[in-house]
Amino acid sequence: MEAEGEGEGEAAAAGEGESEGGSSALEPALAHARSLLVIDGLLRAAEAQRGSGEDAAELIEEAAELAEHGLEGALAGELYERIEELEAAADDQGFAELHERLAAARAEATAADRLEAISLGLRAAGEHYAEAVTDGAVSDRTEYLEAFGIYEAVKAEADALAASDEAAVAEVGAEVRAQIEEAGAAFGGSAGEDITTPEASLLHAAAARVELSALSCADPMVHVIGGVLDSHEVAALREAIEALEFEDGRRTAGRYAKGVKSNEQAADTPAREAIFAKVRKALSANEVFTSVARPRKFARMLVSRYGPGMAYGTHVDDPIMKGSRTDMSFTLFLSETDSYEGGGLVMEDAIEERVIRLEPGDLVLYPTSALHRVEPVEQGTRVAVVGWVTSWVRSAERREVLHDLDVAARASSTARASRRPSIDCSRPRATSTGCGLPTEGISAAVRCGAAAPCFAFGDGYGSCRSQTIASSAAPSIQIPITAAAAMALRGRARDRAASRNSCMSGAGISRCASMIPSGTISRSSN
Ligand SMILES: O=C(O)CCC(=O)C(=O)O
Ligand SMILES: [Fe+2]
Repeated sequence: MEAEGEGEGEAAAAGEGESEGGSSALEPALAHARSLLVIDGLLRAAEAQRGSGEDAAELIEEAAELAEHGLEGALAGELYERIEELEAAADDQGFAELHERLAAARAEATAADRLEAISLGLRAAGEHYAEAVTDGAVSDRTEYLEAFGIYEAVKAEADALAASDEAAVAEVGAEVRAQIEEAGAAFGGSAGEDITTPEASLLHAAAARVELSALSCADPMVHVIGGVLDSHEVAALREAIEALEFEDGRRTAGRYAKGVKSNEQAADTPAREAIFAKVRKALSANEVFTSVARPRKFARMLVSRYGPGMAYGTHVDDPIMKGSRTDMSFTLFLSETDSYEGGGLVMEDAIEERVIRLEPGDLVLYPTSALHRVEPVEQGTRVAVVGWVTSWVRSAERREVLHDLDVAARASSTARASRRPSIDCSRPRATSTGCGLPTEGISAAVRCGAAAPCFAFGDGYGSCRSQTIASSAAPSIQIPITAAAAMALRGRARDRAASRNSCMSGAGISRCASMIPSGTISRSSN
């Protein structure tokens, strides 16, 4: 990072404890949403089996087990019992009631999770299908019914999204429904007669298309980072802030933002600068923050305070502040969440709003171009440090991929650590990539672990298959990322970029348009 007089080193590192980017465990909310779909699918399969006069006990038992182990909260027990009862019941009424219950539970998830769960459901259907069909014909009827049942559940869920009251959700739902319909050629009747195209790939292709729809315009990449400051640091900052002088926040707001901004900000004093220095230091030492933001410098920071009735309406932050480009914005929450009401930071995107209200010491980091607002504070006082980062890496997509690589590399380097020489890299060192990339973008991304080997990532990593850290003090080390992993991540970045572009120019334009609530946007210069 550029010198800020704070002694921040160059150390930056992988995001410990973060699961995004990895393919392993799903977020609990998403795993729950997927289980709801698969349970519904298994029940539909059981229903079809029973409908043809066969015993469906095995499929019902499978659904009950998934309810017990794959769902969160009280729903797990409730559904387990209700599904077990189905086994004994002779009529089909219980199935209909359960479909309804499952649909209601699914509707509680966010639209983004519902779309992602549909994609995962299609993948699960594809896997069953591959087991079920050999040489173009059904060879395992139970597997076939499972694929068919999950496919039907996924269709019902897409129908539900398409019928949403929210126009943007309904639009994506209809698009997804059409994509799912195309995979219908994989199915015939319940015994698999009349299949037009016996290909599991139809289901996987639909899954991929749904995933892309879910990504379109719908993901300002928001990172929540817990525990940036511990409770003692928070207490010290709060005390220091109490002694500051505050003035009308509109003072620093640009022409348009003045109209929607209502808060107070600490006046520029040495005491405020001392607070910023502490925040800079903590953020520069935070591995997740540096991996996500690749900070080159802090363009601006503010201490903001919202009392009752104060708010900040929908806006995007200024792309340039004090002469520096702003790539990422952050809010470091400092007030106890039960000490004020309202005051959530709301991130807006095409299909939903996320309200972010964090514990003191936690931070949210988001692209400066994202639409956001601060809800009115109804009671109490909300105090936060907000700031803007100029990143070494200008492109949000590339930053995201680099962070993914950090996460992947961390996992892989931990696994390989025992097979590699351990190197003392406790001091920042000169780096180069050995593949013609500028060192500037790299130096901020050097990571040194105690047991793990050093490695570096560059903004232009796409042009080389592996990278090398060369330094006079240590031997060269290959970056522990396989070409295949890098290709996959690159593909993901391309998909993201492509879906954004098509969204801006093509079919999804109305969805993009719906991102922009008419008449309420302002450009803020803070
Ligand atoms: O206080 C926050 O969480 C964000 C404030 C904000 O949007 C701004 O100052 O531009
Ligand atoms: Fe803002």
